[in-house]
Amino acid sequence: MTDARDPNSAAQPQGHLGQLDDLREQVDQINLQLLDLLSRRGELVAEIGRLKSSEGGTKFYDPKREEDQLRLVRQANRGPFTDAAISAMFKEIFKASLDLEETREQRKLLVSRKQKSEDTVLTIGDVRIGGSEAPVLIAGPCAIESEGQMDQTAALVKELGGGILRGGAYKPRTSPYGFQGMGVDGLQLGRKVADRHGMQFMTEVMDTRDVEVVAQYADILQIGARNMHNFSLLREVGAVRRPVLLKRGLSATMEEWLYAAEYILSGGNENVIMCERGIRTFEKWTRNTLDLSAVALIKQESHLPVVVDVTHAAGRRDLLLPLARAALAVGADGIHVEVHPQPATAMSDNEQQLDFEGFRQFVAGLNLISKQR
Ligand SMILES: O=C(O)C(=O)C[C@]1(C(=O)O)C=C[C@@H](O)C=C1
Repeated sequence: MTDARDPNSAAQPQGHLGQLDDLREQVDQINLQLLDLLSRRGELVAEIGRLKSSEGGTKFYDPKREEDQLRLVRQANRGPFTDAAISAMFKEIFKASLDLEETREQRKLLVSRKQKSEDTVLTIGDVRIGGSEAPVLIAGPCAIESEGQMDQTAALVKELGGGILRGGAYKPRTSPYGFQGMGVDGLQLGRKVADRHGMQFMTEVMDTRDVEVVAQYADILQIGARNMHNFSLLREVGAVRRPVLLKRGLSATMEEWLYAAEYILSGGNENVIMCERGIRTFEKWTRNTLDLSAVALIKQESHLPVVVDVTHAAGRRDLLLPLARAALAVGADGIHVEVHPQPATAMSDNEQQLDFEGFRQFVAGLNLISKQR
């Protein structure tokens, strides 16, 4: 409140205002100097990032280096800011600098959204997967065992809205004495049955020497979890033009998984579907732990479609439906599930495949898929 009778009362705020303007002017100048310094620092950090990636590194975060720098600035700190306040400001600077280094690196990756912002939508025969397309259902037995088994399964999967029939002809088994798959005979069977029912056929390829023959019979080549780090195989499927479903490795980080996909894209094959299938954790009540955050995060980081293999994620039938629902809720572009006419007598994975009744209930519970397709 000003008092008109007091000669100072009107002048005083004006004097303060003048002082305030002056101080703010100085602060503005310092802001510009700080900005200039921050920009120069950013350029140096970007150079550090370039050096690190030219040496083949992908890890830019260096906590020890950050701690060393914090120690130096705390020692030099004369106030008025507390050491804690100064540390917090510098930590923000490190964080932004790290983003700068990582963004630069990721911008180079073909799998990255920073490279291609719109969703990749794959067209495989009459099936479309990714983007705003309805979620797809990929289903079939673990291993191809006979024409009858494949035919009955295909008929049911198709009836319930699934467009992709899966079935293994080459099986990666823990024991070398376990059933290893029917090989080329299995591939021929899978192709024949898929054609009979107007479906796409997906099967696993485990060996670089088999890529050509598998690509001859299958519409989608699957790279299994155990082979996600098989870089020769990734390069080989990068050289064919068939879509590839790339499962996440048992203990692979999301970054490693994306780099595995990058191997395929960099070979010229852009048709990659990422498949989360659970990762190995300390938990014993499920076979693996389904990492739903990976589904959401990979879709954020990458333009590629992501599907979820609920069968291997849980390793138990009672969890298939809730996990599949959760996967769709976080944005999965499809569900992969194993179904067999007589799971109890299946040549592999008999603990976790659904029987026909179970599969009907599963699809009915999912609802979404048959409704939206
Ligand atoms: O010196 C490095 O190695 C950097 O990457 C730069 C920098 C920084 O901003 O100072 C950035 C991130 C790291 O965690 C550590 C330090």
